[in-house]
Amino acid sequence: MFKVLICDPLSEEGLKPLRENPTSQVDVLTNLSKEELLDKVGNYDALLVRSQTTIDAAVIHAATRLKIIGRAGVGVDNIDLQAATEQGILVVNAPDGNTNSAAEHSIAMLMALARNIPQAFHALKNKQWDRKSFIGVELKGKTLGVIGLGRIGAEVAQRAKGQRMKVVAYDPFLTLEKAEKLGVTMGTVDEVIQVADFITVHTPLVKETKHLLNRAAFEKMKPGVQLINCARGGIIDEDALYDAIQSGKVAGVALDVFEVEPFVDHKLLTLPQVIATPHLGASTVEAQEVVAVDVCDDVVRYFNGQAVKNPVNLSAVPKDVLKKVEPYLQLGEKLGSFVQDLANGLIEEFRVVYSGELQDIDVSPITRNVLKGFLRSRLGESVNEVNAKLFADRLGITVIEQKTSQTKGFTSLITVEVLTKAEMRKVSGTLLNGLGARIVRVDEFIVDVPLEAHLVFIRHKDQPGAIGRVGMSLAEERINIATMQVGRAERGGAAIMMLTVDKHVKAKSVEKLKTLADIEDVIAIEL
Ligand SMILES: NC(=O)c1ccc[n+]([C@@H]2O[C@H](COP(=O)([O-])OP(=O)(O)OC[C@H]3O[C@@H](n4cnc5c(N)ncnc54)[C@H](O)[C@@H]3O)[C@@H](O)[C@H]2O)c1
Ligand SMILES: O=C(O)CC[C@@H](O)C(=O)O
Repeated sequence: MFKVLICDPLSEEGLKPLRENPTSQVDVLTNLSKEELLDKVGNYDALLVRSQTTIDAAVIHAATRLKIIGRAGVGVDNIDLQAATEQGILVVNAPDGNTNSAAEHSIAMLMALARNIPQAFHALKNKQWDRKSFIGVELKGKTLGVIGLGRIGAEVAQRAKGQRMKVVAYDPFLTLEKAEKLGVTMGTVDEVIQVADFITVHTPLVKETKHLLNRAAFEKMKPGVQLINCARGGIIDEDALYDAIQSGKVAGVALDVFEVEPFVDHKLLTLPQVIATPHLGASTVEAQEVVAVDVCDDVVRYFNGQAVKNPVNLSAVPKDVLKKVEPYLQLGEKLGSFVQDLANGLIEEFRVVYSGELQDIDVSPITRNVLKGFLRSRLGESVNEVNAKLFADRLGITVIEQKTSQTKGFTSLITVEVLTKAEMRKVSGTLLNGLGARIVRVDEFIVDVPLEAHLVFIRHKDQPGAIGRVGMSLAEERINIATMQVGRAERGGAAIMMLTVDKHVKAKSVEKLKTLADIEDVIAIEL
């Protein structure tokens, strides 16, 4: 049973995937104060929010059993992603569900702005039949500058072309191919704001976009320019905007989002040139249903052990690729755990080499699992696939993912190599048809060992009696050997034994084995 806390109002229809799931318990507690949230969040495995609730580091630290945060919408700027990732909490969002609604809202704002509709309506409500104060401008033939040509920006651009506007856009991450497909002229941010009669922003709020439209930018704009922000408060510098309106440089502004939300009083709303809505871009029946379904679906998938569709703090992997890598996830984790038990000393480099059928696909989920297995043995259960790479970075471990065509006769092969100051250790594993996961190589020795829970790895001299002495010693400890593999580099030289045993081999038994003649090293491995 997993417990889900829903902190912001979500569409009841959209909650069906969770409500109908027999293993989930859903508590809807909207309007919690920060203190109440801090107090309650520790009881939940999943947390669902829209944009109102701020999930900062304090909330994340209090969320001791939280595994997943679902953001029913696009922007995740109300979630401390760094803190979530560090704590191994997966964050998912619903990036597609409200695109159309937000684009329609942006166009509604553009038209309302051009024709002073809210101001005229307000005057009428105040019993003023005033026609001359509200003369607008046509959109046809005007230039719309779109900053951020992603999902919503692209939809807005298409619709603006329907209004017979010219569209110029700035998006440093857009491929020329996509821009051409959209039939939009691309330019630098300066080129766009210098020629635009209307400017609409559709970027996320990140370091690079914070106050992207600032005092310096306003100076470059055409006199009488009009602006729309249905993306995020803070992309436009509100103080600079206020002054630019007062000076007459900016003729009108439509805002759906603000630097601080919610608010009751805002100095921009004292200006007649400003029209606004209280963050309504995604507020349609349709969008709310889809975003709720999408995040709830991902939460259910997560607790069913399936890959989520919209991860934010993990790279997304297409479904067909995931199907291919899924069988290798556990093998990867066990190989990571195995090599950790082998390797001594400070880790310098961690290399995972893939071959065979894994050579041509995105294997990043497997690498994350290998790292998780490796670091868990060192750092404990708090390491998972979400934060493993972060922990590796912090420890100064260089993680290298490599592909090779050398399959050594296997359909697929994963080799984990760990380079420490003292040595290089490596282990290879594969999935054998019908036989499951096997270790097929340890250092330079070829073996064929099932990935059982309790393993013993022994380095010894290839001398008569060594194997017997090990068997006797373990028998004295009442440890039953299930399988044994031996291998040697050359007759009478270095050799290994790989044992699978029926119970954990304690440190004192390991020490006893080390005292036997011809035994050089003994490592008990728990997978
Ligand atoms: N008002 C609302 O209710 C509402 C609803 C939905 C989305 N949004 C917001 O709208 C924005 C856009 O959402 P989306 O779904 O289109 O996102 P998206 O990720 O599809 O598009 C964002 C685009 O911005 C571009 N971009 C990133 N950094 C940039 C920069 N420095 N300069 C210019 N472009 C840059 C990206 O390349 C991308 O193409 C987000 O901020 C989102 O939170 C608001
Ligand atoms: O929760 C909302 O209604 C706002 C959503 C919107 O800002 C988003 O980024 O998806």
